[in-house]
Amino acid sequence: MSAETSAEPILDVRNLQTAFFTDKETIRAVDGVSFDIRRGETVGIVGESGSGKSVTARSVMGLVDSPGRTLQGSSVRFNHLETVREYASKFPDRTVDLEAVAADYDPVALFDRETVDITPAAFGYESAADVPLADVVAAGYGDELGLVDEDDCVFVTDGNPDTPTEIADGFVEITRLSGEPRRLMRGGRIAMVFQDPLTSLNPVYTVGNQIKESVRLHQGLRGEAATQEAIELLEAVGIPDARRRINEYPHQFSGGMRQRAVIAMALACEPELLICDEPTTALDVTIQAQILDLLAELQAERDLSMMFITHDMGVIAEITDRVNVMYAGEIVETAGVNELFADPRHPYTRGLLQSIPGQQSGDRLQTIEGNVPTPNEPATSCRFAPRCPKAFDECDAVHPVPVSVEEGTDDHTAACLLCPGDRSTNEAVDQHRRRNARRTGGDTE
Ligand SMILES: Nc1ncnc2c1ncn2[C@@H]1O[C@H](COP(=O)(O)OP(=O)(O)OP(=O)(O)O)[C@@H](O)[C@H]1O
Ligand code: NI
Repeated sequence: MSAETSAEPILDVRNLQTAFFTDKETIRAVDGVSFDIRRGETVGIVGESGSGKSVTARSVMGLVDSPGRTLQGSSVRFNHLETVREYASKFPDRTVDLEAVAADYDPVALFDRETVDITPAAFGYESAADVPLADVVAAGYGDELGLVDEDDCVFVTDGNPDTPTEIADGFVEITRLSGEPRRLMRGGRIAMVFQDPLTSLNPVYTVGNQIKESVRLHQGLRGEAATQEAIELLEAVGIPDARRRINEYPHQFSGGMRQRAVIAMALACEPELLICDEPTTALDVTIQAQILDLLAELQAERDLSMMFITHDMGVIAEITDRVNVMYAGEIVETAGVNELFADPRHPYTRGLLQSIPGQQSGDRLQTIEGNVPTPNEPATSCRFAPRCPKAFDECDAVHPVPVSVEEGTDDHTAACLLCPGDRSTNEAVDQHRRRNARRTGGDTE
């Protein structure tokens, strides 16, 4: 594989919004989150309890239950050619040739329509003419514009969908999946490991039978071949005496061994992307370190892409390549892991780093005072301001959007009115204000 293709994200999350609609209130658990994961890369999501990490993961898996819903305007693209080809051949009725649709696509007329209340800036573009068709259909606006059907979810951008093997480019839009295509994605191309292994293991079946079931479903193996594969998977995750232990039940395994078994089950799906939601939080420190080592090893061996969720900056340092810091439904800082630790820019990130044991100068563990607020309303200010040591008047009046921390450094962004740091505060605040105005259509500049 060329360096070029490996730099392309396998997962591209854009403007993800997932809300829970209860009788009492609307909880904007994930409120406009964008990030990506490249092939073979481990991307962290870190933040305190209630910041929206798990809901982000569940949204990516299409696992959000009522009263929760991922909103229109959200997009989660799975950019994996093999999957696009497989889906195009299995679900031709749900596959769209975007090159053909593009012939009828006039972005300027589209944004001029009265029924369309979104702006090009919502897609990150200055003018309507620049907004690609793929973005419009991925974000779920293609149906009402008559460009695609409601259940279309496989979008081919290069090649003919009628001969799937010749498709050269395209994506599956995860937020549009349902039924069989969704089942194949979840626990197939994308596998998940949760904090509590017992949520993934059934107590009444042996560990071996559960792994074999996964092997049967995803690799089509049966009988002795499935048993052999299950044993090899248990050995791959470091379970000693695997041939005997496949006949044991989950309660006969220790906590660490159970989590290893869950990881083996995830691997049985031969996933491209592994989502780990606090997989080591419930384990004691030594076991935690072993599981992290195991995941890092498997990731490198199998060229897995990994999304790793934790509230622990120490774990982030150990396992991730890039990090997204989440607060109250938003990503407030994104950077490569070394850069983030060497030069954190958001006051929230600094607070999290100071709360790592052994990182502070005094003898008391510093914590950020207060709690994560529940985001109920669209943000019109900085949600961290009430707890922020650097807050100033404008923080209560302007919603900070992610911007480069210095002019031109795209791979390190922060959503803080003090950024970009090489501008005067007034200039920086103006930049955030203008970007907000454009998004909501108040100022087209
Ligand atoms: N089923 C649900 N119904 C209503 N609100 C929910 C539901 N699930 C999550 N939420 C809310 O969404 C917000 C984000 O929750 P989430 O579980 O993603 O946080 P988290 O960052 O994973 O926290 P933790 O570290 O505790 O796991 C919280 O305010 C939570 O109360
Ligand atoms: Ni969580």
